[in-house]
Amino acid sequence: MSVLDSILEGVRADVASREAQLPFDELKQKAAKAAPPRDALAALKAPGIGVIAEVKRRSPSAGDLAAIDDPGELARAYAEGGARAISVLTEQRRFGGSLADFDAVRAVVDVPLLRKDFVVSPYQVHEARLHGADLVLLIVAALEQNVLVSLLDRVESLGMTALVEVHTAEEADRALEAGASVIGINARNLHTLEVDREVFGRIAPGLPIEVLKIAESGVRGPADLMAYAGAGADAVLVGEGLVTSGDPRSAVTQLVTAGSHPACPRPSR
Ligand SMILES: O=C(O)c1ccccc1NCC(=O)[C@H](O)[C@H](O)COP(=O)(O)O
Repeated sequence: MSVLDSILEGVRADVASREAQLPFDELKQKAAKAAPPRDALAALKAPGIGVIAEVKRRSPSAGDLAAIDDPGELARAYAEGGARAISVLTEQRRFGGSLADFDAVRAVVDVPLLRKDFVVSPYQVHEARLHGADLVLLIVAALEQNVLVSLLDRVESLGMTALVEVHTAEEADRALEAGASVIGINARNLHTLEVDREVFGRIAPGLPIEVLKIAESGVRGPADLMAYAGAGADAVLVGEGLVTSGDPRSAVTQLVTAGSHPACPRPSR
């Protein structure tokens, strides 16, 4: 079984057990009363290369990354360092995340928040909204086309923004066909878990100019951000490089400074 398939198996089991606690209809009613989502698209389109900073405890590729005692405090450091948005991993089994982490972050920052999970069911989309998400990740490789289309529609119908993640040009075509306006190109191969930063430069030129392009994975410092910017990224999504830095506030600040430096290639929008 591939890493992705084994992650998805656990996610489906966990969603089923949460749904047994809070039925879908009740969840939808509760989520409809949540405060409206922030305009994540506008935040990501601000001048310069945006930084989406991730709360990431562990990963299949690297194992334990950081003991994050207070995800809210980490998120505050990210926001104060200038992150445009914050990504919170909520998958528990392989990434050690949770909706409790998401709540802790939502309680202290006002920037748009991405629910970073393996979303396969409408239940998770309404759950994201209930917990105050503004963006929801949809991974093309994890979804049949009809499911991708219907989840994307659902995310948008709830006023949130879908970050549609791709790993290949074929997946990028599927994302476009589904109507994605924000596409994340993930440099981490889901089969080998290896990071190949060149993937972004192979896929991004094939995307329409108006699509917002996010480079995901492999940013370890300003040089990587600049390289992604040169290949056409509007923003970068960074986890490991921040949580293992020892000083996340300063690490984010360095990336944000690089992304707004006159020498940094500008987004082509
Ligand atoms: O990080 C992993 O090992 C991983 C394995 C399998 C599926 C997804 C995985 N990561 C999710 C992500 O997309 C990254 O957390 C995100 O792009 C940040 O990457 P990085 O800055 O390299 O931590």
